[in-house]
Amino acid sequence: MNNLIEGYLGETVDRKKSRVPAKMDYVQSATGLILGLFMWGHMLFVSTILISKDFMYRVTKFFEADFLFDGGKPIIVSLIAMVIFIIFIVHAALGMRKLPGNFKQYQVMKAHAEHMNHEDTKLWFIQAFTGFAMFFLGSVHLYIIMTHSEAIGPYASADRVWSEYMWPLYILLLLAVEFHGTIGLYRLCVKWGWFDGENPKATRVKLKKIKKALTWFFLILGFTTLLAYMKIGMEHADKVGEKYVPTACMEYKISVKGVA
Ligand code: HEM
Ligand code: HEM
Repeated sequence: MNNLIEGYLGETVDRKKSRVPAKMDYVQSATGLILGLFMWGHMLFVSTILISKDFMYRVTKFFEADFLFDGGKPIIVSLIAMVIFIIFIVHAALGMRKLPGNFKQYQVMKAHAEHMNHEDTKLWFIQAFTGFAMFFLGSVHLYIIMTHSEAIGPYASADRVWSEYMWPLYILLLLAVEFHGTIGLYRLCVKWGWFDGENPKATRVKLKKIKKALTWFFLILGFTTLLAYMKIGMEHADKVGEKYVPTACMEYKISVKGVA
């Protein structure tokens, strides 16, 4: 009965309002934090290709737990991707509440932002736009990785990027996720007052500088990494599907079996 009354009047008979919106905000922040931190690790893992193909291969096998199972089990990566996908969907579903639902709402928000002329309000617009873009871009990537986790490696990833035309999607996804993630983490610090200290205003200025530095760092790292995969993919275009053989195994094959 209370639900019915609150549904129509916006408050219960004892004039209390639901706590669900506050809980939703909390879950949105928590899922945003997990995704934001996950992405830092993700970008570092993917960029190991810049060190060498062998190193990227070793890291991939590590995530497949080859220290426990001979040759590794890609299903482990599928499961991790599935968990991340679920967190992504929960976060996106909660994020939808904040997006303007019709032109009137958009107009009001835009007028408000222009009138305030406050940088953080403008940042919010970037977050809403990049979040919307990721509905499509992020879902495509996560689904492919989840269902093709055996095809991660120096050649398999490069073939996907170049010969399977993922590079245009990665350019857009990289821009969206880097802006969205760093702005999101900055907003989290401000919203929950994590590093406020004695002087929250001065902290905010510092946080903004850190945000800017992190955005540049991950964008440069991300685009350099993408170029590396594109180059390997181009050179490997006539051998799509061939699996990478790490140098140590190749040397063993040549010396013992006399084959390359
Ligand atoms: C379809 C995908 C996504 C949508 C629609 C979306 C939407 C949103 C929206 C609208 C906000 C603002 C919430 C607010 O102002 O209170 C937000 C916050 C945030 N997002 Fe996303 N997001 C998505 C994916 C991601 C991804 C992949 C990451 C990881 C980098 C991420 C990290 C964050 C963080 C850290 C916050 C701050 C949380 C907060 O303010 O409570 N989001 N997201
Ligand atoms: C467990 C989940 C994930 C796994 C295992 C994973 C794995 C990978 C791998 C192996 C690549 C290299 C290219 C390829 O093989 O196609 C890649 C690239 C990329 N991923 Fe993910 N990914 C995951 C989640 C995400 C999420 C949630 C996002 C953002 C919403 C994301 C954004 C990107 C971007 C932008 C690139 C291009 C990277 C660059 O150019 O530096 N990934 N990912």
